[in-house]
Amino acid sequence: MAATPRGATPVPPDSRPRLTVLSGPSGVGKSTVVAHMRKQHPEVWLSVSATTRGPRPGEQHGVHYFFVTDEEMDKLIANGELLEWAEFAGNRYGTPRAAVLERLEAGEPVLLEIDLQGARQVRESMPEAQLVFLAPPSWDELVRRLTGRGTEPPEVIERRLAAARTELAAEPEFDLTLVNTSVEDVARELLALVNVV
Ligand SMILES: Nc1ncnc2c1ncn2[C@@H]1O[C@H](COP(=O)(O)OP(=O)(O)OP(=O)(O)O)[C@@H](O)[C@H]1O
Ligand SMILES: Nc1nc2c(ncn2[C@@H]2O[C@H](COP(=O)(O)O)[C@@H](O)[C@H]2O)c(=O)[nH]1
Repeated sequence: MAATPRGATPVPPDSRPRLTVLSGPSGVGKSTVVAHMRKQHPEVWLSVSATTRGPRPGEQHGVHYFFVTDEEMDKLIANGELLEWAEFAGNRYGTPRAAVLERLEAGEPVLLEIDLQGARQVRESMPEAQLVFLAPPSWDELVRRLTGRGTEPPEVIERRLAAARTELAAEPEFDLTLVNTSVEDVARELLALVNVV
Protein backbone atom coordinates (compact mmCIF):
# COMPACT_ATOMS: atom_id res chain seq x y z
CA MET A 1 0.00 0.00 0.00
CA ALA A 2 1.26 3.45 -0.82
CA ALA A 3 2.41 5.89 1.83
CA THR A 4 -0.54 8.17 2.36
CA PRO A 5 0.29 11.86 2.31
CA ARG A 6 -2.31 13.69 4.40
CA GLY A 7 -2.68 17.46 4.14
CA ALA A 8 0.02 17.47 1.51
CA THR A 9 1.83 20.73 0.89
CA PRO A 10 3.44 20.63 -2.56
CA VAL A 11 7.23 20.92 -2.41
CA PRO A 12 8.24 23.96 -4.48
CA PRO A 13 10.78 22.78 -7.07
CA ASP A 14 12.93 25.88 -6.62
CA SER A 15 13.35 25.51 -2.89
CA ARG A 16 16.40 23.25 -2.74
CA PRO A 17 18.35 22.80 -0.58
CA ARG A 18 16.17 22.68 2.47
CA LEU A 19 15.95 21.40 5.95
CA THR A 20 13.55 18.50 6.45
CA VAL A 21 12.44 17.35 9.89
CA LEU A 22 11.09 13.83 10.29
CA SER A 23 9.15 13.31 13.48
CA GLY A 24 6.58 10.90 14.84
CA PRO A 25 5.94 8.68 17.85
CA SER A 26 8.57 6.35 19.20
CA GLY A 27 8.42 3.02 17.37
CA VAL A 28 6.59 4.30 14.31
CA GLY A 29 9.59 3.45 12.13
CA LYS A 30 11.53 6.71 11.59
CA SER A 31 14.98 5.11 11.82
CA THR A 32 13.91 2.14 9.70
CA VAL A 33 12.63 4.39 6.93
CA VAL A 34 15.70 6.63 7.02
CA ALA A 35 18.04 3.61 6.95
CA HIS A 36 16.16 2.31 3.91
CA MET A 37 16.50 5.68 2.16
CA ARG A 38 20.21 5.89 2.90
CA LYS A 39 20.85 2.34 1.75
CA GLN A 40 19.57 3.33 -1.66
CA HIS A 41 20.90 6.89 -1.56
CA PRO A 42 23.91 7.18 0.77
CA GLU A 43 24.17 10.85 -0.17
CA VAL A 44 21.14 11.63 2.03
CA TRP A 45 22.71 13.51 4.93
CA LEU A 46 21.22 12.83 8.35
CA SER A 47 22.25 14.89 11.34
CA VAL A 48 23.80 12.78 14.12
CA SER A 49 22.25 13.82 17.43
CA ALA A 50 23.83 13.95 20.84
CA THR A 51 22.07 11.97 23.54
CA THR A 52 22.45 11.05 27.18
CA ARG A 53 20.78 7.69 26.46
CA GLY A 54 23.04 4.65 26.56
CA PRO A 55 23.76 2.84 23.29
CA ARG A 56 21.56 -0.06 22.20
CA PRO A 57 23.33 -3.18 20.94
CA GLY A 58 24.96 -2.35 17.61
CA GLU A 59 24.71 1.44 17.99
CA GLN A 60 28.01 3.24 17.39
CA HIS A 61 29.23 6.55 18.77
CA GLY A 62 29.35 9.13 15.99
CA VAL A 63 27.25 7.00 13.66
CA HIS A 64 23.88 6.52 15.33
CA TYR A 65 24.37 9.12 18.06
CA PHE A 66 27.05 10.99 19.94
CA PHE A 67 26.60 9.32 23.31
CA VAL A 68 27.39 11.94 25.92
CA THR A 69 27.29 12.25 29.70
CA ASP A 70 24.85 14.53 31.50
CA GLU A 71 27.71 16.96 32.12
CA GLU A 72 28.69 16.99 28.45
CA MET A 73 25.07 17.61 27.48
CA ASP A 74 24.88 20.48 29.99
CA LYS A 75 27.90 22.05 28.29
CA LEU A 76 26.54 21.60 24.77
CA ILE A 77 23.35 23.36 25.85
CA ALA A 78 25.09 26.11 27.82
CA ASN A 79 27.48 26.84 24.93
CA GLY A 80 24.63 27.14 22.44
CA GLU A 81 26.00 24.26 20.40
CA LEU A 82 22.60 22.66 19.83
CA LEU A 83 20.11 23.82 17.23
CA GLU A 84 17.39 22.30 19.39
CA TRP A 85 17.21 19.88 22.27
CA ALA A 86 14.60 18.08 24.33
CA GLU A 87 14.11 15.66 27.15
CA PHE A 88 12.33 12.55 25.93
CA ALA A 89 11.31 9.61 28.12
CA GLY A 90 14.03 10.30 30.68
CA ASN A 91 16.95 11.17 28.40
CA ARG A 92 18.10 14.33 26.63
CA TYR A 93 18.64 14.58 22.89
CA GLY A 94 19.92 17.46 20.77
CA THR A 95 20.96 18.40 17.24
CA PRO A 96 24.53 19.74 16.87
CA ARG A 97 24.07 23.15 15.28
CA ALA A 98 27.37 23.62 13.40
CA ALA A 99 27.17 20.53 11.18
CA VAL A 100 23.63 21.37 10.10
CA LEU A 101 24.45 24.98 9.25
CA GLU A 102 27.61 23.95 7.36
CA ARG A 103 25.62 21.58 5.17
CA LEU A 104 22.89 24.10 4.47
CA GLU A 105 25.43 26.82 3.70
CA ALA A 106 27.17 24.40 1.32
CA GLY A 107 23.87 24.01 -0.50
CA GLU A 108 23.17 20.46 0.65
CA PRO A 109 19.81 19.17 1.90
CA VAL A 110 19.65 18.23 5.55
CA LEU A 111 17.46 15.68 7.33
CA LEU A 112 16.74 15.69 11.07
CA GLU A 113 15.05 12.79 12.84
CA ILE A 114 13.82 14.31 16.09
CA ASP A 115 10.90 14.36 18.50
CA LEU A 116 7.92 16.72 18.55
CA GLN A 117 9.46 19.19 21.01
CA GLY A 118 12.52 19.49 18.78
CA ALA A 119 10.38 19.87 15.66
CA ARG A 120 8.55 22.74 17.32
CA GLN A 121 11.85 24.46 18.15
CA VAL A 122 13.06 24.10 14.57
CA ARG A 123 9.75 25.53 13.34
CA GLU A 124 10.43 28.60 15.49
CA SER A 125 14.09 29.10 14.61
CA MET A 126 13.99 28.01 10.95
CA PRO A 127 10.46 28.57 9.64
CA GLU A 128 11.54 27.57 6.13
CA ALA A 129 12.07 23.96 7.28
CA GLN A 130 9.54 21.37 6.13
CA LEU A 131 8.10 19.28 8.93
CA VAL A 132 7.08 15.73 8.07
CA PHE A 133 5.07 13.60 10.48
CA LEU A 134 5.38 9.84 10.30
CA ALA A 135 2.18 8.21 11.54
CA PRO A 136 1.47 4.56 12.37
CA PRO A 137 -1.27 2.70 10.50
CA SER A 138 -3.03 2.28 13.88
CA TRP A 139 -2.40 2.63 17.61
CA ASP A 140 -2.25 -1.15 18.05
CA GLU A 141 0.38 -1.44 15.33
CA LEU A 142 2.47 1.28 17.02
CA VAL A 143 2.36 -0.66 20.30
CA ARG A 144 3.29 -3.86 18.44
CA ARG A 145 6.29 -2.20 16.78
CA LEU A 146 7.57 -0.53 19.92
CA THR A 147 7.27 -3.69 22.03
CA GLY A 148 8.40 -5.94 19.19
CA ARG A 149 11.64 -3.97 18.80
CA GLY A 150 12.65 -5.33 22.19
CA THR A 151 15.04 -2.50 23.05
CA GLU A 152 13.25 -0.99 26.06
CA PRO A 153 11.95 -2.43 29.33
CA PRO A 154 8.16 -2.24 29.96
CA GLU A 155 8.33 0.94 32.07
CA VAL A 156 10.21 2.80 29.33
CA ILE A 157 7.74 1.53 26.73
CA GLU A 158 4.95 2.98 28.88
CA ARG A 159 6.67 6.39 28.99
CA ARG A 160 7.21 6.33 25.24
CA LEU A 161 3.57 5.39 24.61
CA ALA A 162 2.41 8.21 26.88
CA ALA A 163 4.54 10.61 24.81
CA ALA A 164 3.13 9.02 21.64
CA ARG A 165 -0.41 10.12 22.55
CA THR A 166 0.79 13.74 22.73
CA GLU A 167 2.78 13.39 19.52
CA LEU A 168 -0.14 11.89 17.59
CA ALA A 169 -2.37 14.76 18.70
CA ALA A 170 0.16 17.24 17.28
CA GLU A 171 0.01 15.85 13.73
CA PRO A 172 -1.86 18.91 12.38
CA GLU A 173 1.16 21.10 13.24
CA PHE A 174 3.17 19.36 10.51
CA ASP A 175 3.32 20.28 6.84
CA LEU A 176 2.78 16.72 5.69
CA THR A 177 1.94 13.30 7.11
CA LEU A 178 3.17 9.99 5.76
CA VAL A 179 1.58 6.81 7.10
CA ASN A 180 4.21 4.12 7.63
CA THR A 181 2.46 1.10 6.24
CA SER A 182 5.24 0.23 3.82
CA VAL A 183 8.86 1.19 4.53
CA GLU A 184 9.65 1.19 0.82
CA ASP A 185 6.78 3.54 -0.04
CA VAL A 186 7.55 5.99 2.75
CA ALA A 187 11.26 5.98 1.87
CA ARG A 188 10.38 6.81 -1.74
CA GLU A 189 8.13 9.70 -0.66
CA LEU A 190 10.79 11.07 1.66
CA LEU A 191 13.51 10.90 -0.97
CA ALA A 192 11.39 13.13 -3.15
CA LEU A 193 10.69 15.49 -0.25
CA VAL A 194 14.39 15.93 0.59
CA ASN A 195 15.09 16.64 -3.09
CA VAL A 196 17.38 13.66 -3.58
CA VAL A 197 15.43 12.07 -6.42
N1 LIG B 1 6.41 -0.33 7.87
C1 LIG B 1 6.72 -1.14 8.87
N2 LIG B 1 6.07 -2.33 9.01
C2 LIG B 1 6.37 -3.16 10.03
N3 LIG B 1 7.33 -2.92 10.96
C3 LIG B 1 8.00 -1.77 10.87
C4 LIG B 1 7.74 -0.82 9.83
N4 LIG B 1 8.58 0.23 10.00
C5 LIG B 1 9.32 -0.04 11.10
N5 LIG B 1 8.98 -1.24 11.60
C6 LIG B 1 9.54 -1.87 12.82
O1 LIG B 1 9.09 -1.09 13.93
C7 LIG B 1 10.09 -1.08 14.96
C8 LIG B 1 10.39 0.37 15.34
O2 LIG B 1 11.04 1.00 14.25
P1 LIG B 1 12.12 2.15 14.47
O3 LIG B 1 13.10 1.74 15.49
O4 LIG B 1 12.64 2.51 13.12
O5 LIG B 1 11.18 3.30 15.04
P2 LIG B 1 11.54 4.80 15.43
O6 LIG B 1 10.38 5.62 15.02
O7 LIG B 1 12.86 5.17 14.88
O8 LIG B 1 11.58 4.70 17.00
P3 LIG B 1 12.29 5.65 18.10
O9 LIG B 1 11.68 7.00 17.95
O10 LIG B 1 11.93 4.97 19.38
O11 LIG B 1 13.76 5.65 17.83
C9 LIG B 1 11.31 -1.82 14.42
O12 LIG B 1 11.33 -3.12 14.95
C10 LIG B 1 11.06 -1.85 12.90
O13 LIG B 1 11.63 -2.97 12.29
N1 LIG C 1 14.47 16.74 20.01
C1 LIG C 1 15.28 15.76 19.60
N2 LIG C 1 14.81 14.50 19.54
C2 LIG C 1 15.65 13.57 19.08
C3 LIG C 1 16.96 13.83 18.68
N3 LIG C 1 17.53 12.67 18.29
C4 LIG C 1 16.61 11.72 18.42
N4 LIG C 1 15.47 12.25 18.90
C5 LIG C 1 14.19 11.59 19.17
O1 LIG C 1 14.21 11.00 20.46
C6 LIG C 1 13.25 9.97 20.50
C7 LIG C 1 13.86 8.73 21.12
O2 LIG C 1 14.93 8.26 20.33
P1 LIG C 1 15.60 6.82 20.63
O3 LIG C 1 16.75 6.71 19.68
O4 LIG C 1 16.02 6.81 22.06
O5 LIG C 1 14.52 5.80 20.37
C8 LIG C 1 12.82 9.73 19.06
O6 LIG C 1 11.57 10.38 18.87
C9 LIG C 1 13.88 10.42 18.26
O7 LIG C 1 13.42 10.88 17.01
C10 LIG C 1 17.41 15.18 18.74
O8 LIG C 1 18.54 15.52 18.40
N5 LIG C 1 16.54 16.09 19.21
